[in-house]
Amino acid sequence: MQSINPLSGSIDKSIVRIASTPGLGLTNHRSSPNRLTVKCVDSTKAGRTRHEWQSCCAVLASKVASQQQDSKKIDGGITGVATVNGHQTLDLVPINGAVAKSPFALPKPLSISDFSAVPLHGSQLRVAYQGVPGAYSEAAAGKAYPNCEPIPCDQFEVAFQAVEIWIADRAVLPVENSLGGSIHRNYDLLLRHRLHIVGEVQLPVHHCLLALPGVRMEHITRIISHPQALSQCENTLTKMGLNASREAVDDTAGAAEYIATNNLRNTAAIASARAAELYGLQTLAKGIQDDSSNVTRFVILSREPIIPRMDRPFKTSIVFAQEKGTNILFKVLSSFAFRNINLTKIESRPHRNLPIRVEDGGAKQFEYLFYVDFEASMAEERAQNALAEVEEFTSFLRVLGSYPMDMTPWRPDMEE
Ligand SMILES: O=C(O)C(=O)C[C@]1(C(=O)O)C=C[C@@H](O)C=C1
Repeated sequence: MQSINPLSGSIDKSIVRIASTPGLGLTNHRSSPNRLTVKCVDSTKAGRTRHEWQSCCAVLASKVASQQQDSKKIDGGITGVATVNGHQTLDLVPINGAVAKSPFALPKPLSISDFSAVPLHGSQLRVAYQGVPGAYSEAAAGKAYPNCEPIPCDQFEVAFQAVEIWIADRAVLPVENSLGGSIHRNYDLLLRHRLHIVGEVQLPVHHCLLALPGVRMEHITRIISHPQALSQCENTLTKMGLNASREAVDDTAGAAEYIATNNLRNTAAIASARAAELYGLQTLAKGIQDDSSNVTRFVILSREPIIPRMDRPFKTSIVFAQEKGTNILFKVLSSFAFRNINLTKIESRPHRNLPIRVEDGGAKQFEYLFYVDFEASMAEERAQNALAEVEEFTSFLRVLGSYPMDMTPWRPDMEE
């Protein structure tokens, strides 16, 4: 029987498709040209191999360095070191035509077109999250690492890559919400990237309806937010009787910023109280999530796994594809049940390498990847034995991470 390395957890039998690496790049903030952000660009323009990617980074880094010189001249010698929440951010200079529209001195999200330079940073842990300042993900990063330097990214994929290329040390990304369910994109990305889950954060999420100062509820014809936030408030919004269309945007705080920047008097955003403060919006309604105990679970990702321990409650996350056969899923799950290991989550996603299997009679079966979280540490013999057994029924198995459970006592009034 093949042994399982509790650190790498790697007992892959099949090759999982790795998505082509899209391009990344560093850019400046719209309103604050000295600040770094990372965002996504057309992947076809980016190098696809590691080598191409590193060359691309080096070229952009030298551009950034020369632009930093120019920026210092413009600033009259001021170094242009920016801060978010009092923390130093990655500071870069404007790239041509930077729009100085937004009045908010906050970093614009990282984007693939922006990744270029080894960031200037001190000893603070740099934590990538998706969204802009004021997003719940930023709060989750702060809960995980209270003194960290949060790094906003415009897409989940960018946050993964920020860690992979050392622009960030960790990424904190949402995987599920108690009302809205799973964030499938991140499940898919966990498999495409080789980062390890080293922790989890459960964040109570209290949504507010925000609008420009002076705007009244009856002026609102459009509500914008992250799709998860829209879904978490669906019933409450219906009960409020607002005659407003709903539109999905990249993140909650980004919705607030958009309203403020564009002076939209007919639009409201679902976002956090902190987003209201940051973007100068008023709160039309508070606590509009459909359930007061609304919680989003985030995973913390790192380049290296942590050493699993047994002196505190641990959770382990795995992903597998089942071998052809009958009752395979039942057998896999029984491996945990027989050892009294509690499962906390099971999620299935299309097996994109092999989406359909045609049976002998011609019937087409959909193929899935199963993600399972269970309450045990990979340091425990029962977990190792369970996985050794699971391996017998699976064509592919990967341990995504074994990490301490978030045991923070929960209070409904605990806002992000
Ligand atoms: O838009 C944000 O503020 C986020 O941090 C994203 C996100 C999510 O993806 O689920 C995080 C927490 C809430 O559940 C709503 C949105």
